[in-house]
Amino acid sequence: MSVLLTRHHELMEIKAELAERDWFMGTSGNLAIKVQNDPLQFLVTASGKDKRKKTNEDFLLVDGDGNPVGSTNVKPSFETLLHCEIYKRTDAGCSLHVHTVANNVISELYGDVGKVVFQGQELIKAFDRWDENAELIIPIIRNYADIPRLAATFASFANENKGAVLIRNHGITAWGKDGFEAKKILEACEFLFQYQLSLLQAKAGLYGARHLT
Ligand SMILES: CSCCC(=O)C(=O)COP(=O)(O)O
Ligand SMILES: [Zn+2]
Repeated sequence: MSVLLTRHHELMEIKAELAERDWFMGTSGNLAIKVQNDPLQFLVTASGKDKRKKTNEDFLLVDGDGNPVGSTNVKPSFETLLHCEIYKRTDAGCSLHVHTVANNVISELYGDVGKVVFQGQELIKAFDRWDENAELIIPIIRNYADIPRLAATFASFANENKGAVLIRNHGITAWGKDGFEAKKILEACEFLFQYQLSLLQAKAGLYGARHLT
């Protein structure tokens, strides 16, 4: 099988798994996987589609500037430039962007400080943070409507081969060396966000209960 077909199949499977988690609400989300370096080419989801559905035109091949390679009936994701930044600046092979309620609420809660920090959580090992006192810092950037501006802001945080950036009240983009790793990073982030929200809720409940008695 050609590299293109192999990567296409890989991305199709990741898309199906994320769809099963219901992480593509309201046509949100976009996924990309690198096919080759030099010149850079990667597959990216077509814009504006319901990513829960499987069609013959779910992905298209784009170049390092995010322009389609060859003729196609579909448009690349509106946010393709963010994926371009990842592949230009790192050795990542796959990048995934989803909007979830948990990632949006976390981005709003911690947006003013520009980051959310996790420590003492087993799942930060997904980012290769093995030390007992290690911290995981996930940057939170402003959701510029102008995509080149959003991509330029995002670019300054795309400097490791695996990572994640929250876009405030928008979603998360996570990446890794291949599809397996990018999905692992994304899932670990979503776990940590849900944990943090549950913890804050539990603490608020305890505080409220103490004031009732
Ligand atoms: C309706 S979601 C707004 C656009 C967005 O943030 C997104 O993730 C999906 O855009 P795409 O062009 O990739 O379909
Ligand atoms: Zn988005």
